[in-house]
Amino acid sequence: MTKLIDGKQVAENLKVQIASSVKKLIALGITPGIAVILVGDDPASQIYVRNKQRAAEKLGIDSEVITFPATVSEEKILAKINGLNANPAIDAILVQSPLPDHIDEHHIQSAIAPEKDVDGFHAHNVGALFANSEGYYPMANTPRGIMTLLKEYVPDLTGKNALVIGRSILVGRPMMAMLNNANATVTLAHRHTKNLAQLVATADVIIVAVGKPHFLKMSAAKADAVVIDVGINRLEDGQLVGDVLDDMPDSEQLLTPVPGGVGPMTIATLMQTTIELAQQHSIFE
Ligand SMILES: Nc1nc(=O)c2c([nH]1)NC[C@@H]1CN(c3ccc(C(=O)N[C@@H](CCC(=O)O)C(=O)O)cc3)C=[N+]21
Repeated sequence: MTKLIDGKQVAENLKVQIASSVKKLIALGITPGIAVILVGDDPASQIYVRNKQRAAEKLGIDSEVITFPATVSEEKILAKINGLNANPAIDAILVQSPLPDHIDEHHIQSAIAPEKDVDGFHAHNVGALFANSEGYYPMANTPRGIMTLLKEYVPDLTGKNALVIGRSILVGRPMMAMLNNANATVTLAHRHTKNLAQLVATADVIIVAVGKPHFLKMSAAKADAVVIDVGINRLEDGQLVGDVLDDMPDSEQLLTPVPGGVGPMTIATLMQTTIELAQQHSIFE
């Protein structure tokens, strides 16, 4: 087998640290709180939101899920966000993606107060990340969780060739910035990229966030490549697979499994960001 990166275990370790930080906050009279807005009834989104809620509950973080039907108006969601922005019990606000087509996602995400923007989507926080600014600001949890995971397996990314495939606002773009801030040489590939096979063959670290089963074969990567599979694809038979096909059973390469790789790290990192926001709010109270 290609060696598997144990995202579940690293996430568990991170949650132990988070639980102790939550205890300290609660001793100070501060209970961290996250609000999740879920629009429509997409089954995958419901699973993720339930996972988030369960993780929060286990750690002693207050969580509130607000659900709207798919037909909800933008005004209704904005009014809810304004209420949460003003609510001192709420430290973190997350609007689950994707949103129905009639809703302007950017408009919604921008309405979240930057200091409660647990996804790091607000232009203020995106700008700070891309500028590698000093001080605290929230950043997207999936790429941040990947950085935590990479730290365990590739402690120093300086000068490494990092290839990010997929340029979404949720993963690819912030991933590019974080790898760049860690001194990797970053290439961001997407649907118009022409020499992908060549880029794959020379990359030390590959982050695949495309959303297509078997998009990348491990045999196309270097013998010592570290591959992070962000894909979550449900096949017709119900099987959950990533974007990567492991066709190199005896290689020394490293790969994150799906499930049990990036997913658990995303959830743990979301909790980490939530308590950091609560800490920030307690400092400035
Ligand atoms: N505003 C926003 N922020 C997000 O962070 C966000 C989002 N929208 N929309 C969708 C994506 C996806 N996402 C996942 C969270 C947990 C698992 C997870 O728990 N995965 C498990 C398996 C879950 C299963 O069985 O389906 C695993 O990989 O082991 C996966 C994916 C957060 N996202």
